Amino acid sequence: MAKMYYNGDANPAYLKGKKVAVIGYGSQGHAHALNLRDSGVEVVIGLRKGKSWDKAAEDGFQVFSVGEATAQADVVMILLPDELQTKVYKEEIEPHLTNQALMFAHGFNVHFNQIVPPKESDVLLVAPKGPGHLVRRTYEQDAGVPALFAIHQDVSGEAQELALAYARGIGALRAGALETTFKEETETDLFGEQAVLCGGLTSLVKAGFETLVEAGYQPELAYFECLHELKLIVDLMYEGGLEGMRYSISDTAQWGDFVSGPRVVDGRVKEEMKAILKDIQDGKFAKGWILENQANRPEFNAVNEREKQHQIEQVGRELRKMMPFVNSGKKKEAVASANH
Ligand SMILES: NC(=O)C1=CN([C@@H]2O[C@H](COP(=O)(O)OP(=O)(O)OC[C@H]3O[C@@H](n4cnc5c(N)ncnc54)[C@H](OP(=O)(O)O)[C@@H]3O)[C@@H](O)[C@H]2O)C=CC1
Ligand SMILES: CC[C@](O)(C(C)=O)C(=O)O
Ligand SMILES: [Mg+2]
Ligand SMILES: [Mg+2]
Repeated sequence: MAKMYYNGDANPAYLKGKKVAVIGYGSQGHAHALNLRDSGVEVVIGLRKGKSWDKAAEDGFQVFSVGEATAQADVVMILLPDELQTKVYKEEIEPHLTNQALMFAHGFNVHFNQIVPPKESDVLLVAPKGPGHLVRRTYEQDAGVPALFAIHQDVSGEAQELALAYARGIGALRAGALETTFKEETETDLFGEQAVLCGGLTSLVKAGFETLVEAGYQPELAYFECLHELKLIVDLMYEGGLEGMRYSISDTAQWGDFVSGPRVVDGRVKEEMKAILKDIQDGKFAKGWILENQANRPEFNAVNEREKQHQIEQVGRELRKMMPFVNSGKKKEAVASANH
């Protein structure tokens, strides 16, 4: 079993007297900044003027330009969108680096050589294995989201101590962290979000919904069956793994799981997953994403618009209006997201 790190393995005093500049105040940025502050760490925010700037100021942070925040910090955590990091780093962070530690929550730009950090800096990542809004919400519930940490450069000899103190500060060590490399974090994170967590899941849900609706069943029923109930099933898996979920479902459902699951996710699907992983490993996916951004995202924007019009979204929007409790735990996040 991999070595897991928990609260007792970190020295929170390591960040005492140090200033952390969190660059970006979006999904991860706001969660890291608020959690670190609640853990007693001094945090400033680096941003451009705009909605995030106003939000961070409303939350009581001192907000500076990216350059000013970088220049005054001991630790710089880059929580900008991956596709914008290279430009902002080159123009606004790099000129202000002396020997600050440079941190990331995803290894994409370092691993794919879009950012080449100076030799004088410690370079590390602490990557929560969950969405930023849940990093904040679980912290407030005295829980946490697990994380990976990796050391790319250890100039000070203290990079691991920093990684663990930081991971503890954002609440990740309540759940556990394990050490990895930038390469392993980048490739597995991209694979997970594409094949399982986001791409695989949304395609599975839409295919199930469309199959029922095309067969003449009511769209509202199909929404409850294929999307709404998914959370309830996944919650059971989160709590007790596959076995824990199967304990709560009927034996009829479990038998259907055994005989039909492998028909849905068959050998062809796994072959495709391997092809997706290869595109990630050899840089093909990264190159495509970088080029898509350089062309101002024509395909991203077109698909995004099309997806919002899907019948499952239209039906869901109406049904959720009658279920205010569905949103009750995340009112603050919803407001924050609406502001982005
Ligand atoms: N989303 C997640 O839960 C996870 C993300 N990560 C990683 O964390 C990093 C951040 O991602 P995420 O939190 O999703 O990003 P978001 O898109 O949610 O937030 C980006 C933030 O950067 C700010 N920003 C954008 N452009 C600039 C700029 N030119 N100058 C200054 N600030 C700018 C935005 O402010 P504005 O309001 O002005 O646009 C916003 O505050 C990425 O590396 C990602 O891979 C890792 C794990 C999970
Ligand atoms: C699953 C998507 C993710 O990797 C994440 C929330 O962990 C991301 O990049 O947002
Ligand atoms: Mg991830
Ligand atoms: Mg990711």
